[in-house]
Amino acid sequence: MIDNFKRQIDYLRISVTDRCNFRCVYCMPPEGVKFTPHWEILSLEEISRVVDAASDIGITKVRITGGEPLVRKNILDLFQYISANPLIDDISLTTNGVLFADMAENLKKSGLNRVNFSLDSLNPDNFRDITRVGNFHDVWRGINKALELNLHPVKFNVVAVRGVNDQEFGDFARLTKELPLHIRFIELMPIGECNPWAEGNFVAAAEIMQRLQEEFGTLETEMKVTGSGPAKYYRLPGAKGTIGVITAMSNHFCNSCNRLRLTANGQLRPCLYGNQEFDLKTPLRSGASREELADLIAKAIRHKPSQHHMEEGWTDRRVMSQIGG
Ligand SMILES: Nc1nc2c(ncn2[C@@H]2O[C@H](COP(=O)(O)OP(=O)(O)OP(=O)(O)O)[C@@H](O)[C@H]2O)c(=O)[nH]1
Ligand SMILES: C[S@@+](CC[C@H](N)C(=O)[O-])C[C@H]1O[C@@H](n2cnc3c(N)ncnc32)[C@H](O)[C@@H]1O
Ligand code: SF4
Ligand code: SF4
Repeated sequence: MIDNFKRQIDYLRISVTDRCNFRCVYCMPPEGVKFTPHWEILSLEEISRVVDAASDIGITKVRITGGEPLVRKNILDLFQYISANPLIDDISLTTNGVLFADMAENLKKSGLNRVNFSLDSLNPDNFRDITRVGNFHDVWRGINKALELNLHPVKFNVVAVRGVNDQEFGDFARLTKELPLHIRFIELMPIGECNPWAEGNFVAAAEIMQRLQEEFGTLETEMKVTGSGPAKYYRLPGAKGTIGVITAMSNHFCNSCNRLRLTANGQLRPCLYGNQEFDLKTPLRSGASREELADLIAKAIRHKPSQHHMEEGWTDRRVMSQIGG
């Protein structure tokens, strides 16, 4: 469906849980956040009904995210259900990767097409510090499994944080020479836990690119990485993989925004950074038909704002894992 600003909305990001087995410093406080009670979280069957209705009005790409999506019980059932819908042609996953290796084959069999791993450091000690609990080697095993199973393109999300991982930009870039990995550096957004310190630790994509060019020379612009997101891609000469930047702050990509979000508690969010949400849980639980759900989704699309105003500050107290990153 086309929205009021002539953008084609064909991408639904679904947060299947607000729970997570990591506590990344920019995303969650050490003690975690208060999780939504079980009964307020959409069941997998309810999520499936939303996907069916959304597919009727032009959603063709679905990303499963969270919280950490792989901690959700019976998550394979959701992949199986969505992949049986012939209108959906791309099912992807955003994960911290720690549980991925052991689930990878079943995820692929259940319909997963490709996977984005969040990995902010290649140094196991630094990785532990950033995630507070994560074991780098478990994630690396998951990444190798994704490559082995051809879950291409395999992408990394690296949130750039000054003094935390900016000394590793070159190491990430070097990885792309030998491995078909697509490393995306993400500008830190002043959301949730990182809100108070985001400004001082922010690294703009332009600085990242400049530092990479100083180290590696001019990077070639790359056009062809499969995906629905806003990353811009480059390649080191002869490299198997690519390097991307997601300029969420310095050069927002709202004019080509193509997405809607479904939060774990059944709210449809036209914009990551907006305050507006459309309740789908109540209609889902009071017998709304597929057509009625599709009408509600179309209404949310009509309310998509033209762009975000993140630079004016974040008033929502929730963190990324609660909204659905
Ligand atoms: N401003 C903004 N940033 C977003 C939005 N969606 C994702 N991001 C940022 O982009 C990062 C990468 O998102 P992913 O979940 O890997 O998905 P993607 O890049 O959309 O996916 P593909 O390009 O299809 O692989 C997230 O961690 C966010 O920081 C959005 O709607 N608005
Ligand atoms: C919220 S997580 C959910 C999925 C999964 N747990 C993971 O980490 O991939 C999705 C993405 O949001 C990113 N993220 C979280 N907080 C962020 C922030 N304040 N600024 C930029 N990206 C952020 C994470 O790095 C991750 O790539
Ligand atoms: S970024 Fe992902 S893995 Fe890290 S705490 Fe947030 S939800 Fe968990
Ligand atoms: S901030 Fe809102 S309008 Fe901009 S790209 Fe993200 S979801 Fe789309």
